[in-house]
Amino acid sequence: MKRGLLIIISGPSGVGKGTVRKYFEANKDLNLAYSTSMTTRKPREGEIDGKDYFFVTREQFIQSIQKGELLEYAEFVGNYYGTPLKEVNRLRDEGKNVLLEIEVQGAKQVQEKCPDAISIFIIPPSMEELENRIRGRKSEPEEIVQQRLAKAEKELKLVNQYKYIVCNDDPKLAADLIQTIIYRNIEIEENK
Ligand SMILES: Nc1nc2c(ncn2[C@@H]2O[C@H](COP(=O)(O)OP(=O)(O)O)[C@@H](O)[C@H]2O)c(=O)[nH]1
Ligand SMILES: Nc1ncnc2c1ncn2[C@@H]1O[C@H](COP(=O)(O)OP(=O)(O)O)[C@@H](O)[C@H]1O
Repeated sequence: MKRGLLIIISGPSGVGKGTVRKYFEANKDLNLAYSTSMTTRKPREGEIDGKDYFFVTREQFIQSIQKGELLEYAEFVGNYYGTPLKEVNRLRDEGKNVLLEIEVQGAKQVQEKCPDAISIFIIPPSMEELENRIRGRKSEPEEIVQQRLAKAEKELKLVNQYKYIVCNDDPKLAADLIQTIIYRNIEIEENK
């Protein structure tokens, strides 16, 4: 069996990564598996441990780093986020195309370790719209919103690090574009 693809989806906080993913992740033809990350961030209302994230303490996270259990990790606005390596390998070995939804520093580490990874960056139609979306979600206090917006300005300068850039104006259109990118890469891999 062919090993599954590794697909990185990045983009600033609030751009709509999770929203867009919901439109395509159930598409069986894409044979996707979402990699659940580990984080020290506190759960938001409705988030489920083990599904949205593995919520851990700083000590537990640092232990995972030291034991070499993470494919990549980064600190983002005061919290650690990282990708458990074992699960990614297990899923890819099963032939699943594994989806990582990670920020730019982590994406860079994955690109260095796995040059075949397919990298997609989602951009907002404008900074005003990004601000509206982060605020509209009402998931963070004002101070954190400000920090995430400042971070977004820096992250948006790194679009050249990615192979594909998708604007999330209409979420269904953005999802269709991402599906097309994945389909084409599956086809390329099959013909290798
Ligand atoms: N490097 C890295 N970044 C991650 C990981 N999981 C999530 N992130 C990113 O961390 C940032 C903050 O995530 P979160 O607090 O859930 O906010 P949200 O993405 O705006 O909903 C986002 O850019 C995520 O894509 C991970 O495992 N590694
Ligand atoms: N294309 C879009 N147009 C308008 N609002 C959107 C769009 N995509 C996402 N949103 C909204 O923006 C907010 C942030 O989206 P979310 O998926 O949580 O972003 P991310 O996962 O990138 O942090 C949510 O309230 C979501 O409903």
